[in-house]
Amino acid sequence: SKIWHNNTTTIHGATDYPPIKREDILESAQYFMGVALLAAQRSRDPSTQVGACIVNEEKKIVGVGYNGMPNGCGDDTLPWRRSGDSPVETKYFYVCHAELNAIMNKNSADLKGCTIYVTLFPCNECSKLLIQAGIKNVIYLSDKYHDDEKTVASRRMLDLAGIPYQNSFVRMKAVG
Ligand SMILES: O=c1[nH]c(=O)n([C@H]2C[C@H](O)[C@@H](COP(=O)(O)O)O2)cc1CO
Ligand SMILES: [Zn+2]
Repeated sequence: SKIWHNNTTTIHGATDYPPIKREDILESAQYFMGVALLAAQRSRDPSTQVGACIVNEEKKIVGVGYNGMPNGCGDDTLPWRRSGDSPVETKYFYVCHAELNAIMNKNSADLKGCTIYVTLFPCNECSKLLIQAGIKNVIYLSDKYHDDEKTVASRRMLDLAGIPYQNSFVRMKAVG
């Protein structure tokens, strides 16, 4: 091709030869979790910012999301509190989880066979969505609610559905 047309010209017009291939590129698992972490930084939740990045079997990003209030509801109108006199006055009745937003933002026809990179282990409601969407693999970062009942139920469903979940640190070492 034109890039290696002769021995002296590279794509940038430099004269290095033989061509030098960069070996220190970002590993794909770190890249996708990096996208999830960047998305999480868009969250207005004062206590826990979550990001999710859905990747198809061709390793193309097909959806990204972070936790936030529903569209048109205004980030400053609904409560961001964790506790209150009534659950109606806490964020939990309103906030859309990162996984939900990543699924709803998808730019492909479906998510069958996809992997989700998510910065926090999915809750039970999100795992239902992931299962029904056809997502086949979960890579997570934090597991800070590991012993919560919702997380126990979440693992139970993922196990039954045959969807493996792996901490991204392990994956980066094992798979790259
Ligand atoms: O799967 C999840 N995805 C997700 O986006 N979240 C969001 C909902 C809340 O905005 C926040 C959790 O808040 P907190 O850690 O203060 O309880 O994280 C929480 C979970 C699981 O807990
Ligand atoms: Zn959730």
